[in-house]
Amino acid sequence: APPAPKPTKTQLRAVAAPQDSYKITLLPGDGIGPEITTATVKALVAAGKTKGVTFDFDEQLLGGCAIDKEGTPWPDKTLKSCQAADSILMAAIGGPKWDGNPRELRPETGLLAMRQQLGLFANLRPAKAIPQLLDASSLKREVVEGVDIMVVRELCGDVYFGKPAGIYTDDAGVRWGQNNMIYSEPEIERIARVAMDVAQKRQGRCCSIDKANVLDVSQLWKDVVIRVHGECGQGVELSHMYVDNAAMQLVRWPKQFDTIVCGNIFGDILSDEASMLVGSLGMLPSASLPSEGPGVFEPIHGSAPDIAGTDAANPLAMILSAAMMCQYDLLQPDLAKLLEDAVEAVLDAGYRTRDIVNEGNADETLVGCKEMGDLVAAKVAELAA
Ligand SMILES: NC(=O)c1ccc[n+]([C@@H]2O[C@H](COP(=O)([O-])OP(=O)(O)OC[C@H]3O[C@@H](n4cnc5c(N)ncnc54)[C@H](O)[C@@H]3O)[C@@H](O)[C@H]2O)c1
Ligand SMILES: CC(C)[C@H](C(=O)O)[C@@H](O)C(=O)O
Ligand SMILES: [Mg+2]
Repeated sequence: APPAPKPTKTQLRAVAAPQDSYKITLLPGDGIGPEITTATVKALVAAGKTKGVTFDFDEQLLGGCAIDKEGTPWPDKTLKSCQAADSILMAAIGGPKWDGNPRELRPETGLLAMRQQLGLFANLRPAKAIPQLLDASSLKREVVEGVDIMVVRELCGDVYFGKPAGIYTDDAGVRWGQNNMIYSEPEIERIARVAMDVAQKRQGRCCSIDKANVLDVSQLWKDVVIRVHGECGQGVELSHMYVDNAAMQLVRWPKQFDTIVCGNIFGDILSDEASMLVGSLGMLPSASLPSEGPGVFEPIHGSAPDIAGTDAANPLAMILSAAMMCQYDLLQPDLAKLLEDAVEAVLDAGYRTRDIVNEGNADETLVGCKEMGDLVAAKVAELAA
């Protein structure tokens, strides 16, 4: 049986009160990771400066770069730095260079180990339409305008962690692969509590996503969500949807959703889908929160090996992740707002990275990753002046 975590309350702070200085573990990772990290640090430092807040960054290895330098995707030194930090800011890991490695020597294994060892069970992935980017979405303007969804994704369980797992060979020499979708009641309960809390602070609607028509683990999920809703979901209207339908409804009429709560794998897939409501995977931030201790703040996208090293990456998802860090871990909502306002102002001024540009629109200026970071940093200073 999987470990049975205790049900937890949702709020979940790394520091007890706002500080003048913060220890941040920085995990640039692989692919476009280092590029978007440089841009994000620039914007974050500029924001801090406006309020006399400083950051003491401790850059550490995670993922493929850690495999190359330390022989493991999740070095002990990185864990220790994370445990000693006020918060953790991550870019992305992975790439084709390591895809042929055995499982324990793959970058993704490092990321999963980090999530489990730091207890990052609550992954908040907001997908909010940005008025300036309505035409960047592949969907019609009237479908995406006003979309405001929070995906609450469970991050420490499910088919990602179910044991046993592996590729095996039977007596006849036939190979088979196995992963198990497992959720214990306490694991479902603690994420359901977070979802109720999140929904109560939003529009009060929570849709729980499952595949209870087929999967026993999903039936348990649904039963526990209903119980938790009864216990602590005052004011929340709870609904349920099968994941296949949810994938369709997200592009048919996304405005029906407010808060979505789901297991690890469904949340992984649905949040990438939801990014297209906003216009690009390069726009979606996330917060991965434990019941206590520092959280990890990271874009939902990966290391984008196809554009790594070309200065074409969009750093805004990571900059917005830094804003979530300011809000959730550092207790600096003003800094979060400043970063978000600066991103909006830069988009207002027409600056676009390649993933969100509408070619042929004379009001838009194509910029690279570095320039986008510089523009946000400059706008932060300008807005605060
Ligand atoms: N949290 C993470 O670190 C994370 C998340 C997802 C995937 N990955 C890893 O990343 C690697 C590549 O995976 P993938 O290609 O399936 O997914 P990906 O998210 O890296 O890229 C998917 C597509 O989106 C584009 N894209 C992603 N982020 C972008 C950005 N900021 N700006 C502009 N375009 C962007 C990419 O160019 C690519 O075309 C794999 O090794 C995967 O395991 C890591
Ligand atoms: C890289 C991978 C392990 C990861 C996940 O599946 O959780 C990624 O896709 C994400 O969404 O953060
Ligand atoms: Mg993903």
